[in-house]
Amino acid sequence: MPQLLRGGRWRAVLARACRAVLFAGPRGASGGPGCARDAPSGAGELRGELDRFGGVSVRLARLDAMHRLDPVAFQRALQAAIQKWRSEGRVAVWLHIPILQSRFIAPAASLGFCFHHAESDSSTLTLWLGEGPSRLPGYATHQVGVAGAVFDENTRKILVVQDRNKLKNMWKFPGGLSEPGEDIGDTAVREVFEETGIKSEFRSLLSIRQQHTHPGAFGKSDMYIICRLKPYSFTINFCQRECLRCEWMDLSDLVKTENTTPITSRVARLLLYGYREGFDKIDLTVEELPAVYTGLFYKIYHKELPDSYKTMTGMD
Ligand SMILES: NC(=O)C1=CN([C@@H]2O[C@H](COP(=O)(O)OP(=O)(O)OC[C@H]3O[C@@H](n4cnc5c(N)ncnc54)[C@H](O)[C@@H]3O)[C@@H](O)[C@H]2O)C=CC1
Ligand SMILES: [Mg+2]
Repeated sequence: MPQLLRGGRWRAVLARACRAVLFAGPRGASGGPGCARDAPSGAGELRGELDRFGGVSVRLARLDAMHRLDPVAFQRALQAAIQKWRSEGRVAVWLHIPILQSRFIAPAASLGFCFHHAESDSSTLTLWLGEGPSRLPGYATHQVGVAGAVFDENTRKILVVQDRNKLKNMWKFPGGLSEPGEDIGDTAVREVFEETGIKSEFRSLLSIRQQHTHPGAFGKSDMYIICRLKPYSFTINFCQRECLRCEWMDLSDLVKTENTTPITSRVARLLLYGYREGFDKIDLTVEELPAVYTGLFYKIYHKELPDSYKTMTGMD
């Protein structure tokens, strides 16, 4: 096991916001507040940060000289660390491995670690140390697709496309997958523009479909959200790569046609109802509210709530 950090240097490293380090230090060394306070027992030891649930997080990207460590030495250090964490009553270990250090995945797996998730440049593995079955939360369960039902109230026309690369050519609303950190309405507006060339603005959320083991969701579930959008450009310039056809169709024709998907047909009927009886009957509108975490905000979607109810203090 390489001697990576010595004497005062390792104390300085620990002081640096309790970063995880692979180190060999004097017996009795401990991390600062928030660190796993473990006394080293061997030549080298893996250190991690303690989380508020009593788990330990080890980030290999923050450790010095990992490129010099071979998988056998890593496995030995990890095994010793697990023993220590168990004796200290830690409930879980989170191991973050950069993609270029993937040679450490197999040794970790041989000690019981499983994949929790992977991003483009790293993977995260976990090991449950607590009593009984693991209580660690899983990772993403759904992908989110968003479509725009772009309805022009003046002409009663609705924007529809037929996908290329589909076995059946059926009319549907333009849409696609949401990007990380993107608001639902922004996805709808972006996808409509990319696929059809039509500019529009978000009005409301109309429906949510949840489908499990969706064929296009890599074994995950699919959440498909349809928004009502208002167009402010009308000349179609559709994406030839994704769409076969694109047109403004009479809403009543879309309601009647058999050449469409059940969800498109249902939402066309919902739109017709809203157009005739008032969109407030079908719209879930959006509002931004402050999160309990300082400085953060979120979007909430629900039926319109009268202002008097937004400000009322009791049941008066
Ligand atoms: N019932 C309906 O009316 C339909 C609903 N949806 C929903 O729409 C959402 C997804 O929308 P999309 O238009 O499919 O996404 P999207 O608009 O983000 O486009 C997906 C793009 O990725 C490409 N692609 C997909 N898989 C690929 C692969 N394995 N290799 C190479 N290229 C690949 C496609 O050719 C397409 O260009 C989902 O939520 C889905 O449930 C999709 C189709 C019909
Ligand atoms: Mg699409």
